[in-house]
Amino acid sequence: MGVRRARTAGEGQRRQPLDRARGGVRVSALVRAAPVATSAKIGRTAAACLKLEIATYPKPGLVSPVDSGAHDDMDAALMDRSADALAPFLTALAEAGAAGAGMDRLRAIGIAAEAAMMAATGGINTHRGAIFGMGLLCAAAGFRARYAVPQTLGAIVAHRWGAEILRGPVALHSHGSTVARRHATGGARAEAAAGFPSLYRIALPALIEGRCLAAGEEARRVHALMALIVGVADTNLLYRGGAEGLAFAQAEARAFLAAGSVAAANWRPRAIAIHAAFTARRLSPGGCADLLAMALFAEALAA
Ligand SMILES: CC(C)(COP(=O)(O)OP(=O)(O)OC[C@H]1O[C@@H](n2cnc3c(N)ncnc32)[C@H](O[C@H]2O[C@H](COP(=O)(O)OP(=O)(O)OP(=O)(O)O)[C@@H](O)[C@H]2O)[C@@H]1O)[C@@H](O)C(=O)NCCC(=O)NCCS
Ligand SMILES: Nc1ncnc2[nH]cnc12
Repeated sequence: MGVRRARTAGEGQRRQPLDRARGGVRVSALVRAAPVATSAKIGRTAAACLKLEIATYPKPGLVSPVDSGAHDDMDAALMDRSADALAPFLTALAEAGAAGAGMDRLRAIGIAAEAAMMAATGGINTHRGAIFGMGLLCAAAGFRARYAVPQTLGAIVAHRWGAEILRGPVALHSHGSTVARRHATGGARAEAAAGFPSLYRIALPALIEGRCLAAGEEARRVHALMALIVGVADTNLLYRGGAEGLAFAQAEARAFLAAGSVAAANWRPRAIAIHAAFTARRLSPGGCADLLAMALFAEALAA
């Protein structure tokens, strides 16, 4: 099967392993209390987190139940259908992770999930990046539930599949690969191979900080999304707006945070104005939206 039977959780706690995805910070405390989740529960939780991201408003340029932002080919109902269609594949990825699958097997399930997404949406790319990132986290969650390894999901992805992710096939003409050539960014692949640093260093801390800044779950999700926009080279922003579009998006999100973020009395109208500014420029940080959903998932599974 290619995996060694893991130490017991107790043994893992004594070892306190270093986690490269967090730059050498000891993180076993984060996962010590991780509940053992079944594959079905992992898949359901992942799909619910995709839907929680969709339901969040205001989000700069992105689709929500209020409007379609910078998108003329999708709305929240379509995205919800996409998330529902993905749930069984996310469960299958968790099962594959628990069975010790290699990257080839995960890739095959991911490609089948992309086909199911296209069938559910009439050919619209709603969640390709999310299938990839959330799919890998589900596989890691399945592996962790089965082998009780005291590591974050991101560290498991990096250690088990990171090298293969970087060696894997690269589509010549995807938006991501076009942008990677033009702007020398690693995009979704580099993020995953490194164990999702944006998720652990930006999104999860921002979700915690957001809870202190404001009462309300939606507000802390908006705070985390703004923090992600500042820190991530989102290939969707680069594809639609070039380096200038990315710089504009990051400056807007940075100004929102500097003005007190969701602790400011007028945070909601400010965030709506930023959403309108992105929409007017056709800018949409789809990669950051995926990372927000993934952070909610990691948080639900105790990182
Ligand atoms: C590895 C793949 C993800 C392919 O990646 P590639 O780099 O070749 O490019 P894209 O096909 O362009 O997809 C990358 C998507 O990843 C998200 N993303 C962007 N930046 C980042 C980042 N820095 N870190 C993490 N993730 C990032 C983003 O996905 C979201 O946005 C999409 C919707 O945006 P939209 O504006 O509508 O874009 P389009 O419809 O494409 O274009 P226009 O509307 O502008 O015309 C949506 O997908 C969101 O999820 C990027 O789009 C992967 O596809 C792959 O290899 N798959 C094979 C299966 C596999 O290996 N699976 C592994 C196990 S599950
Ligand atoms: N809410 C959203 N709007 C547009 N693209 C997305 N990609 C992932 N979530 C998205």
